[in-house]
Amino acid sequence: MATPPPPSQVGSALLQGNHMPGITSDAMPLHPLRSGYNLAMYIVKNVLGLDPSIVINLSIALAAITTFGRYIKNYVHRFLVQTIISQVHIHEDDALYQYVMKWMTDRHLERKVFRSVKANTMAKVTVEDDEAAFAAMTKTKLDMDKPISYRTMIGRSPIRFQPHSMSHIFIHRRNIFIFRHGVRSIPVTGHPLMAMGPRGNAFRNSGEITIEVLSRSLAPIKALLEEAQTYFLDKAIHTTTIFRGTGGMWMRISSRPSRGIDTVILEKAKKQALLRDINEYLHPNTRRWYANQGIPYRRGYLFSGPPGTGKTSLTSAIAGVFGLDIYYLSLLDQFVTEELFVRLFSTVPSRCIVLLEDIDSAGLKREKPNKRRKDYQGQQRITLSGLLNAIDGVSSSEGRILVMTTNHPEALDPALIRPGRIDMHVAFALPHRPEMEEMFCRMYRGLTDKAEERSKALTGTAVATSEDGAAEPEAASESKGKAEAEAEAEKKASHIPALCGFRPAPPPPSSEELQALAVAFAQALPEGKLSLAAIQGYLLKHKGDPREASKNAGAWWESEEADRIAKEEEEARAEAEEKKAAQRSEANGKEKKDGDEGVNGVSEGSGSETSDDASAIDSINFRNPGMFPIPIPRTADMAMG
Ligand SMILES: Nc1ncnc2c1ncn2[C@@H]1O[C@H](COP(=O)(O)OP(=O)(O)OP(=O)(O)O)[C@@H](O)[C@H]1O
Repeated sequence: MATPPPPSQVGSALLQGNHMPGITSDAMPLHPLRSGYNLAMYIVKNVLGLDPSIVINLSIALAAITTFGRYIKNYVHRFLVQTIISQVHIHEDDALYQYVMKWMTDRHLERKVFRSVKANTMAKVTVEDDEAAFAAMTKTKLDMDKPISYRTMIGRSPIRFQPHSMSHIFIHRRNIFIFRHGVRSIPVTGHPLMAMGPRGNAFRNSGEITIEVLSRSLAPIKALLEEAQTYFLDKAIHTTTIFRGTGGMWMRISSRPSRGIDTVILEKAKKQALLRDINEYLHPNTRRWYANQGIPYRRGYLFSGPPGTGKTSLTSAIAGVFGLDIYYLSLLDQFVTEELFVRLFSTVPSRCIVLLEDIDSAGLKREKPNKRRKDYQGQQRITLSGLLNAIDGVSSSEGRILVMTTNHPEALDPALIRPGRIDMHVAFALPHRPEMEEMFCRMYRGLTDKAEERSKALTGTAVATSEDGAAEPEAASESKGKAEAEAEAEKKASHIPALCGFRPAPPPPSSEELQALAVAFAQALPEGKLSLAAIQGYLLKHKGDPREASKNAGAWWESEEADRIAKEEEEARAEAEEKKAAQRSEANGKEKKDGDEGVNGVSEGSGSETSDDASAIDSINFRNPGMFPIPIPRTADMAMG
């Protein structure tokens, strides 16, 4: 058996350009590598003046030590995890991930503890970001006659840091924690938008947090997680997070400031009844009562009405009032199959709002497969029975609030809105004068309130000055100066809305004048014809000037009406032409058919479908829309029970 040559001989043989002893040139085809190796050896020998064989031996030893060290480290870590380390893993899909990331970012990243971080420019800029950028900008000289360039402004997209693939040791409440963050690829099914892997399987990247504590108990980690949760929720108390269900999972779309319930214009009684009903439903006692009765703990609401009357706004406001997140689903989503829909409904957290908008748009009807409406064939992936199964099937989660919105409640299948699925119906209508006045006042109240506060401050200063007499002339002139400076700042600020129109804003009206303007505004508009969205759009054009808004309302309505009539005439003309063309082609077809084979049979009835629809409408009886709450027991009654 041949003995291998000693390593020193190997190195020197290679240095001389020879092959390794015992290895033929056929077995060493990697010439570029060999020349690189030769160059390295040349540098080691001639530039660094070291013996290459020693360097090779040392490198091998170092690699062995490193591998051994890593093995020992993993072994010790495994041992510690089994004995004195407690560990928790948190995946990005869980809300806890956001809480911990926020807590870690704010507590540790701000103190510059991390060095490997992920930087991103968030597309969605919060109100606070925008205000901070504006405040920074107003420190520099601002030319009020020119538009603001957001390109040159600091407030474009703020750069944020987040922990990335890294680990960090820290002490918290006398415990030693190790925080690790990594990213892993998770295979997903049924989502064509996800990146495709080499074998055609879809996957997405998902962050994962591991928290370890040097303790045999999980209690320190639990305390830390609770702290992170409280920290996050305290910060997000006035925000609503919106998730969208797609491809079988919920994706966080955005967090935005919660909408105040006062900003939604709706009959006071309806609003109160709805809030009371939801409050009672969310009460912990109610859950117990449902459980005792064996009733699934779910509640559904139907918001119906013409477009732009406030259905979505009311949903956002409810989410704000009760601190709930919104989980949004679309029946027309191309990527949501029936199976995924069921999965989405079964994975919503308890205590949230599931929003199904424009429920009529999918044309879900209880029809035989061969009678399914042609317009939705091919694009609709969910059937009525699939939806009903998702809403209240055995796997559907409990505790959620389902809100369905529709412009056409009469087009809905009775099964979809039967009590148990829909427990309260809130009908929105096009606004009457009081609602228009309310919208007008709401739009401009801010201007008036600020002006009145300022003038009160100025008068207050004057009164204080006269009461104090000449005793404190310096203090009086100081506070007067302050009030005047504030007034000047207010004046500057009031330029901001007008800046869009490049003209100074007029002085705001008093409360009495604002009320009179609101009445005149509402008088100039017809009742039940315009949506609040349209009115809001008009008022936004006169954001800083209520007098103009009130004065021009009549002219605006006339032009809107003229546009509407012209559009209707155009549509009627197009429809008539379409009808004529259809009749012509039908007549041609009939002539051809008669000629070919003679008159033959009757076409299969769409009539039965129409009559089915009509009977369905009658049974729902939406002719007198209002609210039909299905009573749930009062909390007090339940407590007594
Ligand atoms: N009742 C209302 N109170 C306050 N604002 C309203 C109201 N109705 C509409 N708006 C305003 O009009 C805009 C559109 O309202 P929203 O989206 O809530 O209407 P919608 O009824 O859900 O419309 P759609 O049926 O088209 O979805 C919003 O910006 C909102 O501020």
